[in-house]
Amino acid sequence: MITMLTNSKILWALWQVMNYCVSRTSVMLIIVTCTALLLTQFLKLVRDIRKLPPGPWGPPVVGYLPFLGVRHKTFLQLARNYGALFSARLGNQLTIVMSDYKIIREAFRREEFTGRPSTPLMHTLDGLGIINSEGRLWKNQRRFLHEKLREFGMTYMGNGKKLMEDRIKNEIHELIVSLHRAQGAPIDVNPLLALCVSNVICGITMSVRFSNGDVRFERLNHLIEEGMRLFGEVHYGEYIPLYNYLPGKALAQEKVAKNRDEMFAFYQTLIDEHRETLDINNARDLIDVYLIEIEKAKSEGRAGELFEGRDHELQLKQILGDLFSAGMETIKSSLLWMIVFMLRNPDVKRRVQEELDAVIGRERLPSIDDISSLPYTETTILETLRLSSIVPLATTHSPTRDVQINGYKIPAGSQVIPLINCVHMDPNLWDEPNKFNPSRFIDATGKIRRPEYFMPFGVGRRMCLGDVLARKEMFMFFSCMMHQFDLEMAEGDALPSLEGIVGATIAPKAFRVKFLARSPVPLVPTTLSADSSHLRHVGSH
Ligand code: HEM
Repeated sequence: MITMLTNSKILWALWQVMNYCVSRTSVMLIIVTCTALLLTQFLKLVRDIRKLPPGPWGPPVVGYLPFLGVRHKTFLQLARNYGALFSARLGNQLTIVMSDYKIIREAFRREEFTGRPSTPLMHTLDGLGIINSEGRLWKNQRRFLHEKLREFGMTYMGNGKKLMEDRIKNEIHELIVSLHRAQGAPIDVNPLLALCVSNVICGITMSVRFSNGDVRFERLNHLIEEGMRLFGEVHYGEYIPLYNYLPGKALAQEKVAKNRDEMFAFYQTLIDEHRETLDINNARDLIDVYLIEIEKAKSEGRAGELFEGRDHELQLKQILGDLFSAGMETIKSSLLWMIVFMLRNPDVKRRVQEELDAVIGRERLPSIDDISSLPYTETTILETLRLSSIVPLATTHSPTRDVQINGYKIPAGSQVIPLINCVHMDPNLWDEPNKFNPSRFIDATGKIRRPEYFMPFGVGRRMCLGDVLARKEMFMFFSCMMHQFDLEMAEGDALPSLEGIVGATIAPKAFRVKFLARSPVPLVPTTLSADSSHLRHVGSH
């Protein structure tokens, strides 16, 4: 009996020891497995990070976001520290910055780089229009707009060319007469340039011509300027989505959405009016072109496929908005920078005027056909585009799949930024890059040279759609202004700053300038043949 009891105790004790060992082993096993898993994940993370371009580190969650400051300037500094291809984590977004022109060219010619990033602000635009769309919608719209805008004169050849030039001449007429009216008093020329430049693009797209002092135009201009600022600013909610749920923090998106509604209401009125008077055999402008396309798709039973099934009128309204803002703000700001550089570089100004007087004379105004005979005037425009780099970060691209560039991984969905201001200020490419020197664009034979590292309109598949119009407009406005007026600072005013107002574009800060007539009577363009009878004057009542 005693032996039996002793045996069962021993067995019990043995059982306990076994249990203890097994549970210890299980716990150990779990700990070892978890550690191994964590280690593997950590090593994978390290390996993934090592595949990315080098770049600065930042605290978890926010990453480099708190140190971003003015983006194009901070990126320029980081490019100097980390090289031509660097990466930075900003909240939940991985940002890749390219500042070598060869890398930018190589990347942006590839189909994969035509995507757009997915951020809350981009979502407010629903991926519509041309600037923010991607995939098939973007591809088809880009092809369509290219073809149609050529017909309306955004080309160097063909019938549309004359139409466009006459449209620009109409606005130059308005500009010259208004500047003469100021009688040399110091003025802020920004609103007048905004009006004239807007009338060119709004004429092509909507047959709209605003008059000087239009309250409606002032409001639209304000909305566009505000939109440029909102899209250029850094918003935490773009990188840390939870931030947008804090009270009062989703302001940027709310403002963008509200402004868009207001602009869309204006476009809707015009679309309705166009529909009432539509002649499907005679498109007057881009609205008509789209309405005809929509009618055609309906009659052929493919309305559901048009614009990849997106709402037809919303797409048209976003296209009008994209072209109005991209076509106005950029050209107006470039013209303002030209004036700033002329005030700061009187020798260049004098040379431009001497060239204009020698080649054109004082009896007529310059026209597009004179471009090749006015190399110094033209290169003054190019030098302004280089030094101002008004779209320093171009538009943000996002690869549609993982891509290898220079041995580094550029992951799908990351934000890819071409740092145009860095390319334009690279001392290895440009002699004394900070100096305003138009002659750098003239070769030994006296011909204009545009090096491949000069890229104010971006490069590749998503390069600027309006570069032809922009070049023509800038040449016409600048050469006519310089032909007709001398520019002087107002007494007591400091020279206009080279520090711009930072938004999606860099615009000069407000300044005043005196336009002193170089001829007693204003010269106006001779061929005012553009048929402006259908242009609708809006907002004057
Ligand atoms: C001085 C004048 C201008 C400059 C410096 C300029 C510059 C640029 C730049 C840098 C881009 C982005 C390219 C990229 O991200 O790869 C762009 C895109 C664009 N620009 Fe311009 N631009 C100017 C005038 C215009 C005008 C007059 C129009 C319209 C008529 C226009 C319409 C567009 C559009 C629609 C896009 C987006 C293209 C796309 O996403 O496929 N731009 N522009």
